[in-house]
Amino acid sequence: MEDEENIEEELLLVESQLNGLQDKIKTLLDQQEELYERQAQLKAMLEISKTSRDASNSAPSVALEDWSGKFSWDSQADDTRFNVFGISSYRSNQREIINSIMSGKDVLVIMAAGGGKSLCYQLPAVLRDGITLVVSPLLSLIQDQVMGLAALGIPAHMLTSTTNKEIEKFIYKALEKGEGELKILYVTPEKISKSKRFMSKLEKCHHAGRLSLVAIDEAHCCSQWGHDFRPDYKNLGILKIQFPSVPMIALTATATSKVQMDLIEMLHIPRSVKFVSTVNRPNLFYRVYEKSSVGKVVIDEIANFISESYPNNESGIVYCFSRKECEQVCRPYNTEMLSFQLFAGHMI
Ligand SMILES: Nc1ncnc2c1ncn2[C@@H]1O[C@H](COP(=O)(O)OP(=O)(O)OP(=O)(O)O)[C@@H](O)[C@H]1O
Repeated sequence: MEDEENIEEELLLVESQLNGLQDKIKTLLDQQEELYERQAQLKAMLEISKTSRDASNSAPSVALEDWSGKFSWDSQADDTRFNVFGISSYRSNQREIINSIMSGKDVLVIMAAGGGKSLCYQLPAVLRDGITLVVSPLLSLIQDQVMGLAALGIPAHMLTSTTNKEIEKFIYKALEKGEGELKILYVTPEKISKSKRFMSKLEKCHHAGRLSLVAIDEAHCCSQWGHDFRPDYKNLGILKIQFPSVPMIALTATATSKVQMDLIEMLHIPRSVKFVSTVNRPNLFYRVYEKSSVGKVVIDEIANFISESYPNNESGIVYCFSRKECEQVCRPYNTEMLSFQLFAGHMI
């Protein structure tokens, strides 16, 4: 009896020591994983730093290769452009940009608003095996893009604060295990800088060779010299450090030379091929009128201007400072000749 008690006592002691050891082993394994991760980051940083030194000692980053030549993916790209995107021909620089991305280069694109930047990464995203990650600053822009891609039959999703749990699970499975159909994943920059869980799934996706391209939309947001600096964009440099072999395309409509240099440095893409298209839009122009000091007269003038300039039932937009002003402009002019609809942040 006494023997049994002693054995039980010792058993409890051994079990408690084992539990203690297991905790220590888990802590050590976690430490080991963190160190491996840091080791990989440091090696990549060293590599990038050497490449960047070599690049600044040699040629500028502007394209020397002929990106409009023939490439093995030409016919597949033409087929996808026409049959998936419904676009009959490329606009200026689109083909060259797509070819350089398909060749595995990092690319910087400066192209006017509405110039067709999205196709430059969406088409390679469809052509390349795996998942393309797109970082974009605004939820509304992202929603718009995802809806547009879904309408074309391209499997695209967004992972943002508004994504429901089921879709989030689907996305994580696609990243981690390659399950389900996902070609293009949109995230906000906050996801990259704030979600360790997301970054770890992305790491697994990359490790399995399934991260095909990284696109940074509105890339000028990286630079404090730009007009729209977003602090979370500053952390996007981590993407090139973690995934040095994955091509990156950075796109913007406006970037001065200083902003361009800044974002090349911040995104760690010193050897990027740069494409600059004209930002001049001849169909857009300003005209300044002196306005009356009487509110009603101003509204009359707006209505007259619209009726005279656009007599054929065309559509246009009148911007006001407030919702109240929008109502003041709309109310008297919903006549047979003119029809105003109010838009104030949301449709009324
Ligand atoms: N080669 C093309 N031919 C005809 N239409 C095109 C072509 N490329 C793009 N488009 C269309 O032009 C429109 C604008 O394209 P997109 O939204 O990609 O512009 P963007 O450069 O991203 O503009 P923003 O800077 O405002 O986001 C879209 O409707 C797109 O389908």
